[in-house]
Amino acid sequence: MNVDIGNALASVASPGVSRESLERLDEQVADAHDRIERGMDAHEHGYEALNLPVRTDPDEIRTAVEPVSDADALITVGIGGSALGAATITDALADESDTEAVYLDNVDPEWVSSHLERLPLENAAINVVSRSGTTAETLANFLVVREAFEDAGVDWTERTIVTTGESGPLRDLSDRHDLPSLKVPDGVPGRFSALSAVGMVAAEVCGHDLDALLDGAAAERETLSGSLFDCPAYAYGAVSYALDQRGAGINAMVPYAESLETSAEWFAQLWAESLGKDDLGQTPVRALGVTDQHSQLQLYRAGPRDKLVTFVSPGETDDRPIPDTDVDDLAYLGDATLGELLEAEFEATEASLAAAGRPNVRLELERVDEYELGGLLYGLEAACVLAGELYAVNTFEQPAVEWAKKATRGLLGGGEFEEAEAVAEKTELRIER
Ligand SMILES: O=P(O)(O)OC[C@H]1O[C@H](O)[C@H](O)[C@@H](O)[C@@H]1O
Repeated sequence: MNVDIGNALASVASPGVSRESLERLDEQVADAHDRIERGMDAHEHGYEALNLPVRTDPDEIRTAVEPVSDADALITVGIGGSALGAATITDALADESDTEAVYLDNVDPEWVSSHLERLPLENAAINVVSRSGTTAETLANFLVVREAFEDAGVDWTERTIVTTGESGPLRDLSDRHDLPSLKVPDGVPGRFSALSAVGMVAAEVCGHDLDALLDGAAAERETLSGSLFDCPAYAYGAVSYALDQRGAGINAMVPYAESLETSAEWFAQLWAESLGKDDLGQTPVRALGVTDQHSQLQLYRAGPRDKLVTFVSPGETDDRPIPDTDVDDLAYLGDATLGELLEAEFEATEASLAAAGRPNVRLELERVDEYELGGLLYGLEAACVLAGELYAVNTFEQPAVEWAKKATRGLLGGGEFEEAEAVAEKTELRIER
């Protein structure tokens, strides 16, 4: 990916970052890069994620997927990092695939049932993904999906792939039924695992090019260097951090392509769960261009000066002409295409924010294909690791998510947890209709 940080400079925006500040910050980037490189070389927890482009074995994934490579539908059962990376890839490339990829990453009963009732289970595959193998939502959904396959008279053991850790309930299940299984890579937190089996089994079932995904990521990995001025990923991570330090505590991720909408969801977990610690961290907002020009742009342009807007330009796309019209006021559209309209709106919105002194950054893809997606995923991961070094937080853990898990387990009779008792002690002030 290429990055244009021009509209984040203090000469354009407030908050903004002066060139002098960037030069000073670059010294911290150099130190951070040394730390990152040491972590990568030593295969340290978390930093190991940045080695995936040269560690993930696509042949291993292809072999595991072989028994279900003919699936008309793929049901991925996972949540958070065990679903969003895969969904980013298959949603971005859905037009290139004959396989419908569905992600059950919520336990909304009506939603789960509606998918299971409409999908062709006899020609579907199940992709169960969980690093821990103990995530309640994933295990609950797997049990429901398995039952649906059994009720449909489909042998789920012939249609299931498991990606999990060395041990745990899913590993036991895989061993017990001799299921095709892959290992979640050691030292790679879920939100950083898109470029491993965690994110790539679904891509393979859907017929996408794993080698190109990894090649694009590897090319991005080659850009990691000791200066933000030589590394797009570090430039993005450093400018995001610097703007947050100057009051832009919110980062709206706005891809200008429907195919990239899910990438904003993936980014939200990556950024929030990695940087949201010790009362620090920049709040990611999921948005979509051009659509959210008509819903959020008013706030971005005239609300509090507390936001960075990150535009993602998809590059080359297929296009479609806008037919001529006899409506005078709209005649100008008839000479254009939808792609030209989208591009004009993107550039106009970017300029609109700059004109109002609102910081924004542009991430640019050549096009939305496997190579460019690999580069985007890797680039944002590297940006996040760098930002974590600059914030001096523990980028790779997420202890704050455990409280609610314990409360949930206690509420369901899964053990004695004081967190569950706290639920019953909720302070109420009810205003009822
Ligand atoms: O892969 P799993 O162990 O099932 O975890 C799935 C997700 O849930 C955890 O609670 C964390 O919030 C995420 O970082 C993780 O990706």
